Amino acid sequence: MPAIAATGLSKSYRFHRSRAGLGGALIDLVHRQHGDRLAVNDLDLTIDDGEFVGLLGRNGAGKTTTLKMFSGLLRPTGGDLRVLGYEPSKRRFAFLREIAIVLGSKSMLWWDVSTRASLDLHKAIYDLSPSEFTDSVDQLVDLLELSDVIDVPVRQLSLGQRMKCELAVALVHRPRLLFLDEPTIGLDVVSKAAVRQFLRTVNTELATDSGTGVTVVLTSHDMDDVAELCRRLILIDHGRVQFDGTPAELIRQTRPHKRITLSYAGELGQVEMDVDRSETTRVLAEATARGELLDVEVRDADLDDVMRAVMQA
Ligand SMILES: Nc1ncnc2c1ncn2[C@@H]1O[C@H](COP(=O)(O)OP(=O)(O)OP(=O)(O)O)[C@@H](O)[C@H]1O
Repeated sequence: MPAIAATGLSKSYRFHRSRAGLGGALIDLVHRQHGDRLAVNDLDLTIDDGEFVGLLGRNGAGKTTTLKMFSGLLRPTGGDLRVLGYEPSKRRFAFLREIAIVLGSKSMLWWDVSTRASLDLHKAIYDLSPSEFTDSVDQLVDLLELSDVIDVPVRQLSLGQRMKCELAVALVHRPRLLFLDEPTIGLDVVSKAAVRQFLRTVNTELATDSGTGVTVVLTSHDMDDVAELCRRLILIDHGRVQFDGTPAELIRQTRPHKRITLSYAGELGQVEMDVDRSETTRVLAEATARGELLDVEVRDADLDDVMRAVMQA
């Protein structure tokens, strides 16, 4: 059984359409107009146990809505969705016990108390036995290096420390499936690296009942997160799957180019161009004849280049 199976999944939001001007606002008070916005449109996809999948797309593409339906926070308006065999929107305890969601822009922690207090609350919510709880907390404190911060009130933590605590609280009940929305937003490079390292461990090593590590679905606009973590990418556009494959396949399919950067002495300065692979040698030969070359860099397009091209298309 796949971890996630969606067929024809759709979600439309009903929104209030305002009339223009003061007169319009007054009419709105007695007679409201509504519109429907289709955020996810007939989405088909399957995610297997143990995968680390990146859900990508431009702002408003429907990623967060998809993630919220997967985790049961939103009810689909159409299609069929099974997550770990459950219908998420029913929000059964057995389902909630198996999943976790971390939203980079929203905190699950209580600001005025320590992370330990939030962990204790989760112990009660998920009805964890004392030994299960202690084992899990010890493992997370160790992996996330939390021993110095776990007893500090959350409001006194740095953003990076707080995100690690968010992850510890989200994972204390040992879920099989983790949904992450922009988990490294606002973090410095060192904190980002620590969070990514931890997420890799969660995916490959953390014990679950199915024995495959935690299945992770990530949305991020940070292409370094995506490149370092995701073995599979699903590109969403206007609520539909536009691409489904490995990062290397996406790069090949979207931009089969080399990026050449030439630094010339004098007026020519720096010149950047995208060149078809088969043309690289010819272009470099021509470039040397154009002026005095100080430096040449030839590189494959990376995920950042690819996503820029996809979003500008
Ligand atoms: N509560 C809501 N009511 C009405 N429309 C909404 C609501 N939430 C999202 N939308 C609309 O649904 C569409 C998809 O939004 P969603 O947040 O899923 O996109 P996203 O891909 O996560 O974008 P981002 O990268 O900016 O977070 C957008 O057009 C958005 O305006």
